[in-house]
Amino acid sequence: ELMLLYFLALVSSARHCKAEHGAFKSAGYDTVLLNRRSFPASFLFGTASTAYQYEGAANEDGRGPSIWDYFTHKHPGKIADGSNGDVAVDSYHRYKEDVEIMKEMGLDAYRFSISWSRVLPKGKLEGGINKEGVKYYNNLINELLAHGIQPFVTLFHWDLPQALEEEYGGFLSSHVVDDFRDYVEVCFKEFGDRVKHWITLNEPWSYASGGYANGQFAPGRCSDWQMLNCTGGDSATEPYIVGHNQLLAHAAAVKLYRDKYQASQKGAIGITLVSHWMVPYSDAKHNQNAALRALDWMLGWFLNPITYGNYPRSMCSLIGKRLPKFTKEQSLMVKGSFDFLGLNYYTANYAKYMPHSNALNSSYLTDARAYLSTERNGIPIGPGAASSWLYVYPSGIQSLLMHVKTKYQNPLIYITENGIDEFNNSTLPLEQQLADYMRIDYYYRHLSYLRKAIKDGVNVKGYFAWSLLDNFEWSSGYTVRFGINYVDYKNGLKRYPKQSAIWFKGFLDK
Ligand SMILES: N=C(Cc1ccccc1)N[C@@H]1O[C@H](CO[C@@H]2OC[C@@H](O)[C@H](O)[C@H]2O)[C@@H](O)[C@H](O)[C@H]1O
Repeated sequence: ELMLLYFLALVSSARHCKAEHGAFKSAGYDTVLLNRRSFPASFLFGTASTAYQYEGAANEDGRGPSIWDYFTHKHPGKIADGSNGDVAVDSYHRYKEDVEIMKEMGLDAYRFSISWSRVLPKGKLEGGINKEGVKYYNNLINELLAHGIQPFVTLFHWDLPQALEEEYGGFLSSHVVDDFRDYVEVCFKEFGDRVKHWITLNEPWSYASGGYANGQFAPGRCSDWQMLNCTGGDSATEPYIVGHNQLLAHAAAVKLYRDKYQASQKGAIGITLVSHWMVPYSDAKHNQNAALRALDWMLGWFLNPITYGNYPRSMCSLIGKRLPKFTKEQSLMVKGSFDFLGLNYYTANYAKYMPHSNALNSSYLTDARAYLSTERNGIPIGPGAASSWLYVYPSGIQSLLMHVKTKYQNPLIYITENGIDEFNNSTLPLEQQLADYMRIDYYYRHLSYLRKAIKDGVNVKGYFAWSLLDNFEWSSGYTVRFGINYVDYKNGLKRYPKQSAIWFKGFLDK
């Protein structure tokens, strides 16, 4: 009945949009000019999601608490609307309906994450495997495959089991490497016969900087002097320790997959990194260098080690002893530890040289001596979205991809997230809330620049839009909406296609 509702909404909107088609055409979003045939035949189009942001059922069927359960309940003030993912958009119970929506849109793949604490409620293998948790992910994977949709599975998307945070400080300790390895081995064993694309970590930059430099994300740590209402921490050292242990955990997972599972299961394994494109504030050399350092601090921090076995030279020289070192053996394990690179792109920043006075307390946030901004001489870098950090800068996806191609040996890439948000304005008439033409514009323009990058030889094999549905947006809670499909939080979490879903359906027509 829910599916029928969604389908009727889709058909009526499609009919409506036929009339509106002119609107798409005239506004230059014509899917005659740009559609899936504008890309290589085997190119994959998908949407992305995560366990904590979608599943809900936080205390159901044996799931244990993650640090995001703890963080949202203990520090609701850190979330814009004081909300949490206890229910989220209830995908734990509605995954069949969600897969139908993907099928109806003509999507080829679905990127989702596994909740570590739903599979291992105590975080450690010795704490026991939760059969109900394994069953849910088997059901989801089987539902996707039955509808001809490829699963891309992220093993860690920030929701560390709270038990490990309490036992040894989570990613602040190298103990996490063994527990992460044990956890991913359960996943390879249970799901690896059907999952052929594994992503170890999502955005180690966000986890390290959001969780340990500005305290915006769980576990909410940063230096006291920053007055950001943190629960303890040290922004000068902890982000780098957490970044280092994430790389070691990632490399251990890749080694395990390659040593024990890849030959028989024939899948591929990689990591997802995020970066803004960094535009020099002016042509002055010191601002151009600041932009390159800003790229090192956001992307090179992780992409240098997995490509070359060490951190960027800029980081080694400016951070000094505060930056952990790889042993020779670790360097060899981290170097080359990916079959593909997942890349998340949303926006761009201006970068300006920022002199560093020794009197200033050290922090990850200032070590790069680059001041980042979203405006120059009072003019924004692009149209603003709902999130304060997100400005529309479509050419940045091409620039970032060319940067990765030339500086990091032209790796195989999937764009694993790209998207834009509007404010949750549920007092507006529903039809108005579904009229997300700015999202069609965003996707049309980013896909156009992505196509240019592919023509310039960048080895991109797929693209995942963030996000299939509106969902729990971490520190923004439910105050912003990234979904191509709308979720009615006031009316049974019903799903409705936004105009961008209609447009995407046309774009994806085979
Ligand atoms: N959010 C990020 C990375 C980030 C973090 C802070 C500032 C800028 C960028 N990356 C992806 O963006 C998506 C959208 O980002 C949200 O946008 C609104 C913010 O206030 C919210 O906190 C952020 O997660 C997330 O839902 C995905 O889970 C995540 O992988």
